[in-house]
Amino acid sequence: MKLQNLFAMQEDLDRFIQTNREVKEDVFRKKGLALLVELAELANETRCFKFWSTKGMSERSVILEEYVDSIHFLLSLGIEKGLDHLELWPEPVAESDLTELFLGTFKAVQQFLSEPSMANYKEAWSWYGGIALAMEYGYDEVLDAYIQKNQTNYDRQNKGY
Ligand SMILES: O=c1ccn([C@H]2C[C@H](O)[C@@H](COP(=O)(O)OP(=O)(O)OP(=O)(O)O)O2)c(=O)[nH]1
Repeated sequence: MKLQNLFAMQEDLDRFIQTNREVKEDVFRKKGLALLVELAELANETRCFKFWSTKGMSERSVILEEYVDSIHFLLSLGIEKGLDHLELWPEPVAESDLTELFLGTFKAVQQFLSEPSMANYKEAWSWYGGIALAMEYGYDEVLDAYIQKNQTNYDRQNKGY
């Protein structure tokens, strides 16, 4: 999937939020923590690791919204480090077990945060692609959900969230 439109939308949203909230500091590390928190929320909604429980996954739409919250922060972190020329979503990792996917994604995000290179950035995207594949989310579905949440984020700012 082409990422250029997503980067452009994210850049506009980030600029709007930072102007609106009068952000002056470097928020790379805060966005990094935000991504890890979103990833944990996503894992929690899938309940993939809850071997002690019989309750199933949350609704597909709920999980997809958590997923695109992560995509917002992943894009945003790339923009912060001037890596927004990444054109295509890198190949997803070949792993189908959600628990392994989440553990691998946490590690890849942490590696990117300690060394924000393009190679590490691509690796994080590949792990996120693996999660989408395992969840059977198509790129169009991810794109639509991203656009919808992007608009919600503007609405929230405008409402003084
Ligand atoms: O610089 C920023 C800051 C935030 N966001 C977006 C990403 C995500 O889509 C949303 C934050 O996540 P969420 O909607 O879960 O916000 P929250 O404050 O954690 O929500 P809640 O209080 O409902 O848990 O804001 C950006 O895109 N850029």
